[in-house]
Amino acid sequence: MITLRGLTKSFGDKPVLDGIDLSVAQGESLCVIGQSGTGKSVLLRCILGLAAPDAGQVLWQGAPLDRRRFMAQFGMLFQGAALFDSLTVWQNVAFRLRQRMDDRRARAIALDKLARVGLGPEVADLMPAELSGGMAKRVGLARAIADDPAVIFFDEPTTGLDPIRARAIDALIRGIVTETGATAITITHDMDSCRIIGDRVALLAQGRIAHDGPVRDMDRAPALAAFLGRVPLHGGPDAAS
Ligand SMILES: Nc1ncnc2c1ncn2[C@@H]1O[C@H](COP(=O)(O)OP(=O)(O)OP(=O)(O)O)[C@@H](O)[C@H]1O
Repeated sequence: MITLRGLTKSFGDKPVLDGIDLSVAQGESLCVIGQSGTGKSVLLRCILGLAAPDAGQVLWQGAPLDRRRFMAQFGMLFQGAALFDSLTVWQNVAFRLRQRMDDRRARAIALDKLARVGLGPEVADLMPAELSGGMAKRVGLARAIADDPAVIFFDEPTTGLDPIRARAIDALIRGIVTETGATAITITHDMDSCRIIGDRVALLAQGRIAHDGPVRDMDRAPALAAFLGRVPLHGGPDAAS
């Protein structure tokens, strides 16, 4: 379980996170949505320990998150996949594995994870520059799950993909999260993605969690309707129409 308590972060005099309380249960899949610039990446960086909050805490299984211990237990799919250009596909997937096992074993695990994301052994020795955007995302996903992580972060997993490839990545993520029982936190703008990947959706707006509820109820949530531009966020003449 990951719990955020009163997470607060400003840059200069600009508040970005204003007391975020949020928790994600073991095995739960949470999508965090919000308009551009609302602080989703800052929130993710605070959870990962890459940015220090001004106040508040990140708890992992009830205790303050120890970043060094946590590093070994989480996987991450970066926006744009962020593969290492000078490594082959299998070396990218096996990046962490190679630090603690020989290449023969690491490659075998990488091939297994590549198969899980729908890529055959013929891609293993390609370089990232030879991959399409969708293939690169799949390789990034294989790398995220290479170490069988307890928690997986997905940062804008469908950005830059056409709708067909985006839904394929969503389905893969949902399948992987369900079958591994991993806890998942996804940052996204894509509501269709939320419907497939998420159990729960949280909306970040003006530094706070403006909505937090099950994905199955998201079409009935006023704050989410406002996010989608169906009604103004703070009411107004059009709010009831
Ligand atoms: N290192 C930093 N220094 C100063 N301001 C920052 C820094 N990092 C983020 N910000 C500011 O914090 C705000 C939130 O940024 P963030 O990148 O978290 O938004 P976001 O919701 O992830 O946006 P997007 O959906 O476009 O990626 C922005 O106004 C940004 O300019």
